[in-house]
Amino acid sequence: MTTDHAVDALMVSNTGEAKVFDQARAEAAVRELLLAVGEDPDRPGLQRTPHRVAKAYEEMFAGLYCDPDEVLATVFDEDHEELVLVKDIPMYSTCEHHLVSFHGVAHVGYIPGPTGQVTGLSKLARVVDLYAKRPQVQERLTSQIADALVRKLNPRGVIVVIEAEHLCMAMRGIRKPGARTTTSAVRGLFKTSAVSRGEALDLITR
Ligand SMILES: Nc1nc2c(ncn2[C@@H]2O[C@H](COP(=O)(O)OP(=O)(O)OP(=O)(O)O)[C@@H](O)[C@H]2O)c(=O)[nH]1
Ligand SMILES: [Zn+2]
Repeated sequence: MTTDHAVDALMVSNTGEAKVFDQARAEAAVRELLLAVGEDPDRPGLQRTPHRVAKAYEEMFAGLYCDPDEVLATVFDEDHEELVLVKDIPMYSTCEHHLVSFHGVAHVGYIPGPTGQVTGLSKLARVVDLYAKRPQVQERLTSQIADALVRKLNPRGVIVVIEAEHLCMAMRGIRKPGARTTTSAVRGLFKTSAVSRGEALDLITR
């Protein structure tokens, strides 16, 4: 399995320079795709489509160019030793197999470490966004969010649950719209203590 570190290394090219989105290359690729499906990319309705699609992909994959540690840089002492849980964070990601959306909600919880350090609540949603905006599979997305929180907050425990519908299973292929996939990643106390895990899952599913 690809490690979190290896995936973050995608932000840096072979020459060590930070990767940036190549708008011209993306536009040319979309134009090629339109030609490949038998369309005329020069007809009026499609003339600006390569530009629009490239911009859309830049947004959908913006998480390739962001550093998760920077997103989680805001940490403050709050002397809080109980669960912090943000539920129902809307999540849109892109299946790396078919490049179509999988989307749903993420629930992110953690118990601060002995030093009582917490991060801003919005940062939990930002970390979800950052990893969602990459070519993904749901299992890796779930683990990466959990591991980023472990790395930055040194918490007693982390729990991440994602519920999503995959359009590659709905609009094509097996065609099962409405089928939902749930993945979880538990770290620390949520892994070792069934009681802690049960309490968090109870709050998440309530
Ligand atoms: N585990 C996992 N599988 C995923 C995810 N997103 C898409 N897939 C699956 O990836 C698999 C790719 O299978 P392939 O046989 O290589 O591709 P395919 O012929 O397009 O497969 P079908 O979707 O069954 O038509 C499919 O079973 C998808 O449902 C994900 O986030 N996690
Ligand atoms: Zn897919």
